[in-house]
Amino acid sequence: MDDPRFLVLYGVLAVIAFATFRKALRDPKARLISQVDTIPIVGSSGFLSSYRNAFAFLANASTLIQQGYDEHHQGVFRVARLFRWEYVVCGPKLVKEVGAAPEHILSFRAGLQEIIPTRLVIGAAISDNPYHHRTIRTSLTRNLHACFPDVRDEIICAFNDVLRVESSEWKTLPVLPIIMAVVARVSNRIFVGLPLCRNKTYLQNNVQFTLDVVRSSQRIVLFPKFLQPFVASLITNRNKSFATAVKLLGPTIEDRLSKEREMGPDWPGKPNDFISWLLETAEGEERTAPALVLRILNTNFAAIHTSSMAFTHALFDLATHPEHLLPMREEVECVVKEEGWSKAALNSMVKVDSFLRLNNGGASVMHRKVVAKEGFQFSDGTILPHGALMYVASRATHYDEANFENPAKFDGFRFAQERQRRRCCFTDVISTAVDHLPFGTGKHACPGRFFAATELKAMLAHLVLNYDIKAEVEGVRPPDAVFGVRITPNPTGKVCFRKRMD
Ligand code: HEM
Repeated sequence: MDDPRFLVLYGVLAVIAFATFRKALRDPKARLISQVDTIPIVGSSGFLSSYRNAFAFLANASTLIQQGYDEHHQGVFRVARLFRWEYVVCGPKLVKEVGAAPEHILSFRAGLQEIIPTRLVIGAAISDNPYHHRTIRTSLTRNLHACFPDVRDEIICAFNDVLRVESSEWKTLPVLPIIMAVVARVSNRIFVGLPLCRNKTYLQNNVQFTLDVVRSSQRIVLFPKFLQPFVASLITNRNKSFATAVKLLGPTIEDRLSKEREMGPDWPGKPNDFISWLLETAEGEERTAPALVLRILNTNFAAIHTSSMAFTHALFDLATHPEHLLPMREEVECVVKEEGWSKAALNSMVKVDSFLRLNNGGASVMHRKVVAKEGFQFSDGTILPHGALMYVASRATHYDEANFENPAKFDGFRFAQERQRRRCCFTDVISTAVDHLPFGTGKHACPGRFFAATELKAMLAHLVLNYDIKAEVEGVRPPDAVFGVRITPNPTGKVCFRKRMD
């Protein structure tokens, strides 16, 4: 054993084993498809350095993806992760192809499992039968006009309760927890109605569940697939959150089910809320209180996380660029004077709309897994193998000079000005164009975006009308929190509020 030749031999064997292991981990199927080798690698491709790169990706994904976008802005490149390559898609033509691909070729559901393992952190029923997406797309969206007075009422009460700003004194408050509390409350006014939407334990449980899903997903996906169920069983609080939700929401749903059994589906006095809309579409074993509670818990996750992140980004932007406040206040005053508070009136608030645009800070969007056995071929000839995970470089697209003039300069009203210039063919906050990707584009573009836009625009309009807002330190925006492709607003960042002074 002391013979140095053995050391060399073991060294060589270790290197071969590692190389084989690496190939098996990163390219289980790609070995058969030599075309993958022609897809450019961004970042290190070296033997050990690619692993260093995979760790560094957790902190610098955005920079690496931006570098890839600059080099291949109309194509596909790949980045090394610990157990696989990931493929990043750039440019309008290819992004459109991702958005248009059917589920049996590029799977949204399988792609989602790679970033949020829904089966483990929420429940298999949700990923196997996502019928509630239809309820969100149709009933929730159709009822936005009718439900707007409730949304508005809840926004007023919720901000009064969480801000507790009554005087001309500035009050410095942490933004993200406040906004999560408001979004949870306003969303639940439509999901489950009064009085539950104001129950502190119920709301706290939904917020905690949301945070838990995001945090535990981030950790679980770092492990190989076979270990993920075990890791999930150690770190998620799913069962506790579910039990609390069943305790608090279960009786309301039982009551609805029993009224429906007694008086039929259109019983007099039936509330116009998400529970009723779900009951119109739920079938078989989904028509039980626990199954419906899980749907609503999951819808809370979909709504609270994304909307709170987007609005917190917007509030940090507003506090850092307070010159946007007065023009928005004037706009809201003018619109409300002419049209009152309504969903339609929000359409006339173009500055408010513009200010909320592009507030999806993530580096990537539209995660898809190739599920077609033969792989997926783009029109430029690039072939991704079966099992490959791909996504679109959203942040780089939003900062592309070809799409937006002077993109690095913060201009909250750039889209309002464009709207005025073009008069027609303008896009607004809910647009799902290939160069405007906060909600994705194509077949799986977010079905909750109409609700989200209504809620967030009404919230921003309310704040600028009633409060003065400034940064804790003038001109300083709390730094974003970065974890891989996720870029979320600073969780402890603060902003100062006071009652409007003029
Ligand atoms: C600002 C807030 C929001 C943002 C930025 C956002 C963003 C997104 C994105 C990027 C996707 C994936 C698109 C794709 O992969 O092609 C998505 C999907 C989805 N979102 Fe949202 N979302 C928001 C609010 C909401 C709300 C409020 C709800 C529910 C009420 C919701 C429910 C969903 C659902 C169910 C899907 C899956 C769609 C499908 O399977 O086809 N989202 N969202």
